Amino acid sequence: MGFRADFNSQYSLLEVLGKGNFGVVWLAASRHDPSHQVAVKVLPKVREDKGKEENLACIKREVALWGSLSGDSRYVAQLLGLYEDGDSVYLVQQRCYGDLTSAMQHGPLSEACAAAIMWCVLAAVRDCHDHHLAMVDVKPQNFLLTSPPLQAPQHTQTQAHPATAAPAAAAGAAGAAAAAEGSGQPGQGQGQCECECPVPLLSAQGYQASHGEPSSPCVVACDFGCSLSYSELMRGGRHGGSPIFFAPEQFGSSYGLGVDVWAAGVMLYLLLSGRYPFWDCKREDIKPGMKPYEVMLAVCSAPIQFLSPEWRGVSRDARDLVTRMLDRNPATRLTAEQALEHHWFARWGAQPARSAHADTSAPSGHPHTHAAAPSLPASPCAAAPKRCVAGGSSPDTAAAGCQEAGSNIVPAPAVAAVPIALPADVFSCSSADGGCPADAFYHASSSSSNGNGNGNGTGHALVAAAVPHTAEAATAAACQQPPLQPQPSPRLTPEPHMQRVLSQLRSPAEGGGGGGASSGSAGSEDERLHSAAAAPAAGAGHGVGSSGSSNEV
Ligand SMILES: Nc1ncnc2c1ncn2[C@@H]1O[C@H](COP(=O)(O)OP(=O)(O)OP(=O)(O)O)[C@@H](O)[C@H]1O
Repeated sequence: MGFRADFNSQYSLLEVLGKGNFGVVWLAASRHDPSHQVAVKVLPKVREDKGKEENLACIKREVALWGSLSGDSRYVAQLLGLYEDGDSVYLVQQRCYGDLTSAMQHGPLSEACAAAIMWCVLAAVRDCHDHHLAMVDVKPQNFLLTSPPLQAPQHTQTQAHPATAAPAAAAGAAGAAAAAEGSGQPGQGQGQCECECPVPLLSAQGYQASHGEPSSPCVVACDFGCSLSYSELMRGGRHGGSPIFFAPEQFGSSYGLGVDVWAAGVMLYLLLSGRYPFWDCKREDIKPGMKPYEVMLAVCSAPIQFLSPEWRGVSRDARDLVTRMLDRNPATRLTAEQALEHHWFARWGAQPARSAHADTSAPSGHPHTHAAAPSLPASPCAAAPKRCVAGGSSPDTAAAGCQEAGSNIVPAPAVAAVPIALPADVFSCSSADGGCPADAFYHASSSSSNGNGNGNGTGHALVAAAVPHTAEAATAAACQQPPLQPQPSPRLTPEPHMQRVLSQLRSPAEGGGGGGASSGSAGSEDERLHSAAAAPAAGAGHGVGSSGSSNEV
C-alpha cells in the first residue's frame, strides 16, 4: 500500500483501548520517546466479508479522506502515521479517551456542556463540508473525547438532572440541597447551577479550549468510512450510516451535506435530554430491532417535541437551534456554519461569526482551519442562566420557578406534526417507566464496540468536591472549584512520510479523492450540496427498500 513497514521498531503496543467492527485500537508508545503516546488502529488486511483488494481499497479510501481532513481541521482526530506489514495496517493517530457515549451515560448534559461539545461537532462537520465531503455518519460514537471523562462525579447526587432524579432521590440528595437553599420544600428547589459535565470543560479555560487556539477541542471527529465526496453525493448517496441519525432525505436516493447537520441535531437533542427526538424513550430504552421503514416513518413525520421532563429548564435558544437543525426541508435547514452562528452558542460565550473565526491566511486556503478564540465572559458559570430543579409537576410550574431564578425558560412549544398515521409500536415504550427493553437498535451500527476506550483517567484525577451542604454551596462549589483543566494536547506533527503517502492515495486512480475535492468553485456546488433534493417524506420508502428493507437497523 506504500505505507511504512517498520511499525514495530517505532512503537510498542501497550494496551487495548477499544475494539471496532473490524479492528482493534491500541494505546502505544513511541520507542524513541515513551512519553509520546498515541492510539493505533490495527486493521487486518484480509476480512471474511471482503476480498483483500476490496478491503485494502476501502482502507485506502478512508485514510485518504481522513488524512486530508485531519491535516486541515483541528476538530478531526489527527492521523499521524501509516504503517503496514504482511497481515495488518497500522493507523497511528491522536490518543483519545473513549467516545461521546461515555459522556452521556449518566443522563442529559447541562447546556454549557452540550454547547461546548456541540461546537466541536459542528465545527468538524463544517470543516468536512469545506472539503466538499459529507461525513454521513455523525453520531456520538464517532466523536472522541480529547481528555479523560470525569468519572461518575459524586456531585451528581446533589446536582442530578431534575428529570433523572427519582422522586425519592430528589427528596434525599437533591431535596436536601433544595431545602437548604431556602425553599423549605424538599424537591422543589430552583436555580441550581448547571455546572455538572462529564467532559472536563466547565471552566472558562475549558470552554475556550473547545473554541480557540492553542488548546485542543473537547471532542474530535473520527471514522470516515461512510463519508462521501462531492462526486459521490452527486451520483446519489449510498445508505451508509446509522438510520436513527438519518435525515428524512437520506431514506431516499439523493441527499447532500445537510444530512450531517440533521444528525448533529439529533445528537444535540440527545445531549440535552438523553432521548431521541422522535421516540419518547430514553436513549438506552429505545425499542430494539426496529425496521428501517419504522425508523423512516418516525423521522419523516413524527412531531419534534420538547415535552419530556428533561426539557424543563432547557432554554428556548437551545430548543430553537435543535428545531432549525431538525428542519425536514434540507433547503431551509441550517448549514453547519449557520448553526455555529446561532445565538445559543453566543449565549455560552462563543461568537463564531465567520469574520471572527475565519483565517483566510491559513495555508490550506480553508477559511475555518484555524478558529480564532471567541470572546468569552469571565466565567460561563457566572453568565449561565440557571437550570431549574423540577419541583413542580407541570412545565409551567417549572418555568415560573426558573424565570424567578433569572432564566428564560418558557413552556416548550411543540413543533407542528405532519399528520400521518403511524404504527403504534413505532413510538411505544414497554416498561413501566416509559422505557423500552433494550438498546440493540441504537448500537446496531457499532455492535461490537466494547466501550473499553473510555480511559480510566490515569494521571488526570478529576476529584469531585465533597458534597456541599446547601444548594448555594453546591452552585458555588461547582462554579468555583479549580478549573478542570483539559489535558494539553498540542497539535501533533504527522510523521514525514504522511504527506507522500496521502498524496499517492489521493490520486484519481485510487478513487479516494474525497479529500481532494476541494478544488474548483465552491459557491453554487455548495448550495446544491446543501440542498440536494430531498425525497418527499411520504414517498421516501423506496430508498430503504433499495438498500435491503428486510435488514434490521
Ligand atoms: N484515537 C483513539 N483514542 C482512544 N480510543 C479510541 C481511538 N479511536 C477509537 N478508539 C476507541 O476504540 C474503539 C473502537 O474504535 P473503532 O474506530 O475501531 O470503532 P468503530 O467505530 O466500531 O469502527 P469501525 O466501525 O470502523 O470498525 C471505540 O470504543 C473507540 O472509542
